[in-house]
Order: sequence, then structure tokens, then C-alpha cells
Amino acid sequence: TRTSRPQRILKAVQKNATKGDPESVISAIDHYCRHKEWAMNVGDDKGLILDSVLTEVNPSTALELGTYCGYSTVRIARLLSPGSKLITVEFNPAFAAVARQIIAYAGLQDKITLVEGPSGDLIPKMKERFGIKSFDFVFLDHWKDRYEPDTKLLEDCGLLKKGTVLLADNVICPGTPEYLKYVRNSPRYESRYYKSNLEYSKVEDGLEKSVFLG
Ligand SMILES: O=C(NC/C=C/[C@H]1O[C@@H](Sc2ccncc2)[C@H](O)[C@@H]1O)c1cc([N+](=O)[O-])cc(O)c1O
Ligand SMILES: [Mg+2]
Repeated sequence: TRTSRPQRILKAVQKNATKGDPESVISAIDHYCRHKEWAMNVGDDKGLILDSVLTEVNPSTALELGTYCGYSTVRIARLLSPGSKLITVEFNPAFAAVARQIIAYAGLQDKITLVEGPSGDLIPKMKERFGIKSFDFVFLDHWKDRYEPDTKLLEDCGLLKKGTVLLADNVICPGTPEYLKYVRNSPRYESRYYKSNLEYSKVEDGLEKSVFLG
């Protein structure tokens, strides 16, 4: 096929959503991915859990690892209070290019900084590049074998503080066994599993919420 799946998702947003209306962008992507072609967005079921955790935390500074098309980026940014910021890290330039257009279509570009490159290289540069002291909220949704090393890296770089909330997608499907073992056994985290289902499917999946205890 000539176009990529992210490009087809962007087209569906441009066709079916209203410019400047994040809710319509979210609905357009969910409708396309449920009825036309599956894509690895956190989706509407797990999205409701993401929304509720975000509303509870109300972060001033948030980090997302793994932008993909920007679905969860828009979901997170639409709930941020004025003046709050979301940094999202994406490795694949083609995905980043689509995400930038979807973020702009939702009108949320002022709240979001999309950084291109691998999380392992970018996390140690967060303080100096973006003047970040620490993150209040981190959404992990990138390569599943990067969740555990990147969490340790965030700790070592002093980017987590007492009360920082980590929310990890796909802890059941595809699964993040090393990460789960780490946050559930470490005395430095208080973890809880939110049971749900894989996006646009009946397969079980869920989110793990882990509070950093300092
Ligand atoms: O594989 C999954 N996600 C990997 C996501 C990866 C995303 O993050 C970067 S990688 C990167 C690397 C380093 N730093 C930043 C980004 C990729 O370019 C992609 O945009 C996945 C798979 C399923 N599934 O059912 O198969 C369901 C899901 O919800 C998933 O999230
Ligand atoms: Mg995911």
C-alpha cells in the first residue's frame, strides 16, 4: 500500500474530526481503528483509565515515552491545566511527522513538546534541554523491553520525585514482565494493576500505576 497506517489515520482525522477539538480527534482515531484497521493506540477502554489517573494527578510536567500517532499525546494534553507541559519522545521520524500533524489538528501544540530520538539518549538531557526539575507523571508506551531500563534511568537522572506517578501500557499484552517485576518488588514504588482490554479488542490487557515513594 502506498500510504502508511499512520498516514491513513491522519487522513481519517482530517476527514472526520473538527479542527481544534481534541475530543473529535480522539473519536475519529478510535472509530477508524475499531472499524477500518487496528493500530496500537492506547484506545478508548484503557483511555478512560488514563483519563481518570491524569485527573487525579493533574500533572504540571508530564512525560510520554512512545508517541506513535499522538493519540495518547492528545488524550493527555487535553486534560492538562493551563501552563502545564507534556514532553513526548518518539524514535521514528515518520511516526513523529504524523503525530505533529495530529497534535496540531487538535490545537494542542502549545502544551506539547515532541522530541525525536531514543528515550535512552534523551532522558539524561531532559534537565539541561527543557529545564525540567522532575516529572509529576510518566506514561510508558514505547518498546516494552525499554520500560524497566528507562525507569531506572529516570531515577538515576533525578527526574522522579516523591509522588511521581508512572502509568505503563500493555503490562499484559504484549507484556512487560521485567518492568512489572521491578516496580512490584521494589520498595521504592507502590504499584496497582488496572485490568482492561487490549485496544479495539477483547483480549485482556491493563495498565500498571506505580507511585514513586522517593
Ligand atoms: O509494540 C507496541 N508498542 C511499541 C510502541 C512503540 C512506539 O514507540 C516508538 S519506539 C521508541 C523507542 C525509544 N524511545 C522512544 C520511542 C515507536 O516508534 C513507536 O511509535 C504495542 C503493541 C501492541 N500489540 O497489541 O501488539 C499494543 C500496544 O498498545 C503497543 O503499545
Ligand atoms: Mg501501547
